[in-house]
Amino acid sequence: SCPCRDDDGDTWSIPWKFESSKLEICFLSVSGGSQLHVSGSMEERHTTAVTETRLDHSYMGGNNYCLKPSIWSSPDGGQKIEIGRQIFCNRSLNMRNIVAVGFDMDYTLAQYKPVTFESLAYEGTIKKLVYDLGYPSELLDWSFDWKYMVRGLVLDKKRGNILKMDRHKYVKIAYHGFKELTKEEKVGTYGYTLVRDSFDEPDYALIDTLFSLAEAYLFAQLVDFKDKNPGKVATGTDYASMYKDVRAAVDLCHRDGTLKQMVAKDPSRYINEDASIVPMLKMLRDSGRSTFLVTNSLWDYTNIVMNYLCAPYSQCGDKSSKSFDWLQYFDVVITGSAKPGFFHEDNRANLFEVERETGMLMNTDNGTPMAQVGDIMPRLSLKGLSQTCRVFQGGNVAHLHKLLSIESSSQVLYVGDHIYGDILRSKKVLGWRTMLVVPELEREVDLLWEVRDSRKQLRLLRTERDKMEDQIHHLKWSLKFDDINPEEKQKLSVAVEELESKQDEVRLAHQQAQRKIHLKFHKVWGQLMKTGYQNSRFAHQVERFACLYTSQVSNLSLYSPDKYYRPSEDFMPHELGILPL
Ligand SMILES: Nc1nc2c(ncn2[C@@H]2O[C@H](COP(=O)(O)O)[C@@H](O)[C@H]2O)c(=O)[nH]1
Ligand SMILES: [Mg+2]
Repeated sequence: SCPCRDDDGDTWSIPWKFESSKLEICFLSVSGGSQLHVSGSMEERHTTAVTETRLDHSYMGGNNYCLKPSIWSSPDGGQKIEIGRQIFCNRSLNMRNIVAVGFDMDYTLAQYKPVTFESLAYEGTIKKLVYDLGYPSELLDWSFDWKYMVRGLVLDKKRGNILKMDRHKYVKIAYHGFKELTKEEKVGTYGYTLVRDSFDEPDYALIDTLFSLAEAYLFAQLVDFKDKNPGKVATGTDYASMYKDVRAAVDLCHRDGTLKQMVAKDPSRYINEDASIVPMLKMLRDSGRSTFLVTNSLWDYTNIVMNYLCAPYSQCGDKSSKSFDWLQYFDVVITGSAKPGFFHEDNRANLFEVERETGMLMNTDNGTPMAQVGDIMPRLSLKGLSQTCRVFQGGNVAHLHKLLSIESSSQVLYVGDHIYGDILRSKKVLGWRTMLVVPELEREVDLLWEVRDSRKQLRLLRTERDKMEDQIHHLKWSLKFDDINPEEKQKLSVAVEELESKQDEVRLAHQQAQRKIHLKFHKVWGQLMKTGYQNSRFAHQVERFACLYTSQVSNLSLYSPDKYYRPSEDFMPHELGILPL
């Protein structure tokens, strides 16, 4: 079945499942798992990477391997934090109550560069569509605009539409492929229904991770292609089946090495460096917190990515590609976790211990090493492992709680990028505290700052427009029902006409100002967190499920590990006119 989840997270199945018998996967099978083979030393892979970093940290120190970013605990730390790197709070969270801080890896600790990584996914998907699924070869000439799609959009699989909704699930922007729906088409399709559509799986797909941007773009391209070239698409292929093919092809790219082999060969091409990750982990650990990693990636890939992120900042010197030094920053690492299923305590998934060198999986008795039949001692003895981080695959949250000796789930803070896979279930079902990483936020707040005067202007125009509307209604009412003489009637009619023409001017000015602001953020979809005056559906989910949210995981390094995060005051509409903001 398809990923199935509703807005409240009540119906679910494991993400990335897909229905297709057409695509098969071919693994290099070693020790029961797929292994990545990488050539080149870590040293080679790191020498050029620093220049490509997108971070604006002020580095202290000399060479690439000894970068010391300014974090909260450094002598010059604890300074004012620029808005794009602040941590925002929806629900108060006192870090003193947190005993373990967990991290997701992909798009959380490892920020992929969309221009290279998403293009890789896009190109790999196209090849599978053409060579494996029989799509026309002209798709190979298509190109990808990685800035076009944004998170929070919803794909209407049957109709071939891409939608942006507000927090009440009203469709505010709708495109068919790349063609904008007129207001009438939009209202006709999504406005008048007897039963409100839930806009969830299976008829809709949510673009809720940065991994999905390429598939959303490709879907729009295919919709356009089918409309313009009906003869070139196999008979019986409708929009929904094209979506299914794209999903299956993307899914395979993640599983068959199309993406991971390339990233493994040259991580610096695909992943941003972040010199603050190691100091942040160290600071959390020095403060007495346990740290853990729970990722859906498997061990071989996790080790490559984490080595890339941590090795240059660990110790100056040895940088072997098989180094496991980064494990010193974690108490437990769980790979292949199959989130969000991992968060269901009733999920009976086995917990395997991973032998680091070979990637071999070993049975455990709920985390306790087990001797194989014929052996006296377990292959990995508890004694030898007690000092270091243990690596597992699978299992569920109950195993993790046991391994970390967690007494209450509210003592855990988990940082992730996927509102469904990482945040919603862990928060809603378990009661873990959550922090969502939203890299788009950095640009969004910068632009908000830029347009702050225009927004004030917009609000004034809106108030003026509404006032005029009320006046017109009142005058019209008087004209219709009040007992007035013809002379007064004439006067009122003139006043109405004047007001209506002024109202048109204000309405136009308001529309233009709104459009200008919208375009500043994104030429098609506008501001990520808003649709007009309302919060977007994405913003609504962030507000409901993420206790904290921020642009980068390492922003945690800019705050005290004992910080008491407090939310800003809530305002209801009735308070806004009374309380000065
Ligand atoms: N099989 C699929 N795997 C996918 C897809 N999209 C992403 N992914 C993989 O999931 C993990 C995410 O790891 P995490 O650290 O964020 O938990 C990573 O390995 C991705 O490659 C998909 O559509 N299908
Ligand atoms: Mg992730």
